[in-house]
Amino acid sequence: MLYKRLVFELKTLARVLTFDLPFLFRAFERLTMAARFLISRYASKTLTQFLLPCLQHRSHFLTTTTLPRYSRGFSSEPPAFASDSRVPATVITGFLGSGKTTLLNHILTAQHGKRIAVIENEFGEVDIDGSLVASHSSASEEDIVMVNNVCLCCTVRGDLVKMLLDLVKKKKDKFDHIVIETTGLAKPAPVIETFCSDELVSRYVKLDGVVTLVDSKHAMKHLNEVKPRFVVNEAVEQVAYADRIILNKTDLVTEGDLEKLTDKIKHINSMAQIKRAKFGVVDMDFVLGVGGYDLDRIDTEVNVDDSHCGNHQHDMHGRHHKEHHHDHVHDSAVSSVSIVSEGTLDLDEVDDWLERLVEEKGEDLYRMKGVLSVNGSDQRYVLQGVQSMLDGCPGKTWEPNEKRTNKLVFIGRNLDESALRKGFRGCLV
Ligand SMILES: Nc1nc2c(ncn2[C@@H]2O[C@H](COP(=O)(O)OP(=O)(O)OP(=O)(O)O)[C@@H](O)[C@H]2O)c(=O)[nH]1
Repeated sequence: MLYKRLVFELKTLARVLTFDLPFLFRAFERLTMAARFLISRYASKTLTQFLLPCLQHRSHFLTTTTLPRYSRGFSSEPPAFASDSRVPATVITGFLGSGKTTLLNHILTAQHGKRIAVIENEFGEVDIDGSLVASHSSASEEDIVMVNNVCLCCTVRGDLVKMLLDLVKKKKDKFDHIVIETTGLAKPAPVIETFCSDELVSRYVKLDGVVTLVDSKHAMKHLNEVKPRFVVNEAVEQVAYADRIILNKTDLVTEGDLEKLTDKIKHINSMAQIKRAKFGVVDMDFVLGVGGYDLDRIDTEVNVDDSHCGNHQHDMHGRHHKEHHHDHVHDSAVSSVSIVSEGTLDLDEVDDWLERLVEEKGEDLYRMKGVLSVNGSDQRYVLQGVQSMLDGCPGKTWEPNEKRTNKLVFIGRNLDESALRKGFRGCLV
């Protein structure tokens, strides 16, 4: 009887752990999202609020080349093109054993003239990665700041905020760049949000980019792994949020393996630049000074790559001669949708569309970048977003004979490609 009771209790516990806990966690995340949304909508400047003054003075707007700046959900309006004196921070992510510490060592020993502060996110008592970094580094110990035993991936990011603020307040003149190494199982979203939505952090530190290490030998297995309901696949999330992806450990696989893996990764994230490497050896400008969240880089960053579309059908009906349509047949829930189309957009309609999109899909919309051709303006309009946060401003002027091509890339979960295309078309003049 006692044995049976024990088995029953254990089974119940297992069920709670495998189902109820993730569900409760997810429910809590949703509540947090809802609260954040309400705050961003009613307490900070929304997209509409930013655009309204301009729309109310529509005639003025149409006759000048001045477009409005907007920022939705970002705690303070990030500098657009003016000089930005905030300390850049690079987040290194990647699955367990993919080569994050190896890359970190490479960064610390390479000649780039930057003094790096390191935030380590190691669990456990022993500072293994910390000592590895220190023993290999040519940088003086003064330049390396180790912070350990902190869970960066947990939804309460108070510790990361505290660490970043301590660093900039107490040691600001000792370094020029911060590198944060997350654990292999960390979800990148909360770390990214810390930089965008925390008022104090975003005042002093700017996210330079998310660099994701991919273990060429084992990544395919992790990316294809089907998780229980409500449980995210960290490997997929790490690829989805990346600005730069390093296909590491290429010495352990064949060219064919690498091509298949590249195809898989580009399906998830068509926006990130990818480089192959052995032992994390890449050029420093591939990982530092990326400007992944700088609006003035959006134009060069949004290079929609068609090369991975090998055997995908391109649906060319309707505006086929102008709009490039990717009809992917992959089944992964996280993917990219790219829209490349000539034509002029009504900013008013874009405002409505994006506002609706963010409200409905904010949580599933991981990253978004865009360069738009807007009615009545000589300038590009550049946009970028993370989940429900959006940031946009006028960009470079179009050349007189330049094709005004709109480019938008969305990365997210369960994206409805045809709805996105329809929404975009609805904004065309
Ligand atoms: N063959 C091969 N081994 C590599 C390469 N890069 C890293 N390694 C090895 O892979 C192992 C894991 O590398 P780490 O840099 O510690 O990986 P990590 O992502 O920091 O690991 P965790 O912190 O445990 O998640 C180490 O033994 C490295 O020497 C590579 O390109 N090729």
